[in-house]
Amino acid sequence: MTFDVDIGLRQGNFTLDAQFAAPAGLTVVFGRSGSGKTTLINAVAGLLQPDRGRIQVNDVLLFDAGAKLNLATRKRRLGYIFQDSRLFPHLTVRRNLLYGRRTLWAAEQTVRFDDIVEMLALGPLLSRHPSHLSGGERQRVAIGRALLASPRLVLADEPLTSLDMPRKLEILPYFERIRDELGVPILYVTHSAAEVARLATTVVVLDKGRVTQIGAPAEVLADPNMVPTGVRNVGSVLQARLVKQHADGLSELQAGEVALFVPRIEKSVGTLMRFRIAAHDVILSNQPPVGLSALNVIPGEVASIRAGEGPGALISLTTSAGLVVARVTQRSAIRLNLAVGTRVYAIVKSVAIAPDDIGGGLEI
Ligand SMILES: Nc1ncnc2c1ncn2[C@@H]1O[C@H](COP(=O)(O)OP(=O)(O)OP(=O)(O)O)[C@@H](O)[C@H]1O
Repeated sequence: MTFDVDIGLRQGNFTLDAQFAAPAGLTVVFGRSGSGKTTLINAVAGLLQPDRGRIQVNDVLLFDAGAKLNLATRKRRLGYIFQDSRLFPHLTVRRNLLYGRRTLWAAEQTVRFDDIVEMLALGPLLSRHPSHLSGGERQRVAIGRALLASPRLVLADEPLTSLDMPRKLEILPYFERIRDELGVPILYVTHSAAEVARLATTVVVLDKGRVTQIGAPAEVLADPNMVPTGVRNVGSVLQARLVKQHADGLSELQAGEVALFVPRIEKSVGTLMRFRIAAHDVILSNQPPVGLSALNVIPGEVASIRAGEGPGALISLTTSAGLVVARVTQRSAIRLNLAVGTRVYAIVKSVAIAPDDIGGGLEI
């Protein structure tokens, strides 16, 4: 396993007692505010010392209470990306980027300056000062600085939270590239289901200082018992290939045997995509719909029905596109005569699939 974490840490009235193992890739720590995400990431960074346990990343032991081992933060070779970019205001972008490298021996520099500048499109910014950058550009520089430290591990603590939606959309693809191209393990803290769906290889759900679930994003986000941020964030994560760009501004995706139409995605035909459909954006019909404006109809079979505490119910469907989850009222479920095995049609408006829900690459 890439991550092997089993630690206990008391902080005032709060106790973190977290245990998880995760494979290579981008591991998201997903939890509500106050669940202990920052405490966990700070313990991995060596900024907080656990009372018990051990932390291992790949073959490097960072902390082992039993062996009295606690590697100093600067020796952990971390790239830390914070919510705010924390650039040095008096240094140019170039010097901010080079800052992370200053303590490295040449042999330790596994990442090339020019490659990172190219990957994050930083070339035109190099001679500017942070005060002359947009929030998104500043965060891109902060990501570059973290990567240029040739880290063994990247830690990202809600790196998109302080950005508005256009800026988030600008940064998300860079995290996908880092995940897919650099091969550095990433521990990424968020409370956003959209970021989980787009970025996670593995999701670790944290609730009140404890790990309640570990799984793939499709599995975690489809289950109301696993999603810590509430039923509104329950949904499905599907995989599809971009097959056609249409002249009217829609992109056509092929998911299993289903053709789906979404607002234009600026990627080349053939690209493998991952996208999320929120359960409350799905309508169910027990007949093939006619005379509807919605473009996306996914035929399937009811796999499970879970009634909520209120009037709602979550209906999971197996479809050729994957597991699709719909949130409907219990009244509708009764009116449609839904039971396990019933054939139904899931209907999704194209515009319900928001741009931040659509990501590139990665098997789910
Ligand atoms: N220095 C401290 N002393 C006492 N309690 C603390 C300290 N720092 C954090 N806490 C408490 O520990 C708990 C977990 O905090 P933490 O910042 O890890 O949560 P989080 O999941 O990152 O939240 P958020 O998403 O709001 O940043 C909270 O209840 C917080 O009040």
